[in-house]
Amino acid sequence: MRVVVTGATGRTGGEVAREVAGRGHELVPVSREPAGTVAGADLRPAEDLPALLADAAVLVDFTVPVASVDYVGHAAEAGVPAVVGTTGFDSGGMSALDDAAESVPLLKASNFARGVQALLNVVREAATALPGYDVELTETHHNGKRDAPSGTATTLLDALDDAREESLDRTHGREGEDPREPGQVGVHVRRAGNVRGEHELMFADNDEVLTLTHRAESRGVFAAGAVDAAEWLPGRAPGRYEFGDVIGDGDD
Ligand SMILES: NC(=O)C1=CN([C@@H]2O[C@H](COP(=O)(O)OP(=O)(O)OC[C@H]3O[C@@H](n4cnc5c(N)ncnc54)[C@H](OP(=O)(O)O)[C@@H]3O)[C@@H](O)[C@H]2O)C=CC1
Ligand SMILES: O=C(O)C1=N[C@H](C(=O)O)C[C@H](O)C1
Repeated sequence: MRVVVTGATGRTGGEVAREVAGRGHELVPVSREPAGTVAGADLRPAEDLPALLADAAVLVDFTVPVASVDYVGHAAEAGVPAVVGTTGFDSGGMSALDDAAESVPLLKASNFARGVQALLNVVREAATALPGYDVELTETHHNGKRDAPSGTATTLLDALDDAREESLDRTHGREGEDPREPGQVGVHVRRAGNVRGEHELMFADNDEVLTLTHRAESRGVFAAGAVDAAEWLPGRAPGRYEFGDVIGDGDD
C-alpha cells in the first residue's frame, strides 16, 4: 500500500520510513525542504501533500503539532486515514484532530511501544491497589526533544487520574520551601544525550517503594508500532482510535 510519511527527515519519521519500505509498502517520504532520499525513496515537497495523498492508503505523521494539524487536515480533505505520533498538542490542536476524525479514521498515540501499553495497564492496577501512596513520575529523553513533559508522561498521568478517580495536582519539579502536599503527583523531566525514551513511576508509602519503568532502547520500537497501526487503520470508520485498539488492549 502507498504510505505517505511526514517528518521523514526526522529522527522518528526516518525510522518509520525505513520500516514502511522494509515491509514492502510504497513509501512517499515528505519534507518541507526535500533533498535526497529516505529509505531509497525520493523526498517529496510538503507543499505537494494534497496531490501526494491522492492515491495514498494512509498518512503517518511524526513532526510538530503545528505541522501535524496542517498535514492531517490535508489527509482529511483527501479522505486518507491518518496515524499521528506527534506529541505536544495544545487543546486547539487536539480539537483540530477531532475535526479531522469526523471524516477519516485517525489514530493518535503518544507512544507506539507495546511495553508502554502494558505499563499503562500495570499503572492502573498499582494505582488502585495502592490508594493514597505518593506517586512521582520521571521521564528522560534525548537532548533534541522539544515538548515537556513527554506525551507518554501525560498519558500515564491521565491513566493514574482515571484509576484514582481524582485529578492529581501535577507538580513540575520542586525548589526552595516546597514540601509535598496531599493530592500531588510530582513530574520530573530530564533531557540528556541520545536517550530514546524512559518513563518511571514511583509509588511510595507504608515503608515501601514500587517503581515501574519502561525504557525504549531504539526508535525501531516506535516505528514498528506506528506501521502496525498504519496497516490496521485503512478501511475503518471515521473517528478516533488508539494504539490499544490495534493490539487489542487498553488506551492510548
Ligand atoms: N508516538 C510515539 O511513539 C513517538 C512520538 N514521537 C514524537 O514525534 C515527534 C517528532 O519527534 P522527532 O522525530 O524526535 O523529531 P525531529 O525533530 O527529529 O523530526 C521532526 C520532523 O518534523 C518535520 N517538521 C515539519 N514541520 C516542522 C516545523 N514547523 N518545525 C520543525 N520540524 C518540522 C521536520 O521535517 P522537514 O524539515 O524535513 O519537513 C523534522 O524532520 C515529536 O512530537 C515526538 O514527541 C517520537 C518518538 C515516538
Ligand atoms: O520525542 C521522543 O523521542 C519521544 N516522544 C514520545 C513522547 O513524547 O512520549 C514517545 C517516546 O517517549 C519518544
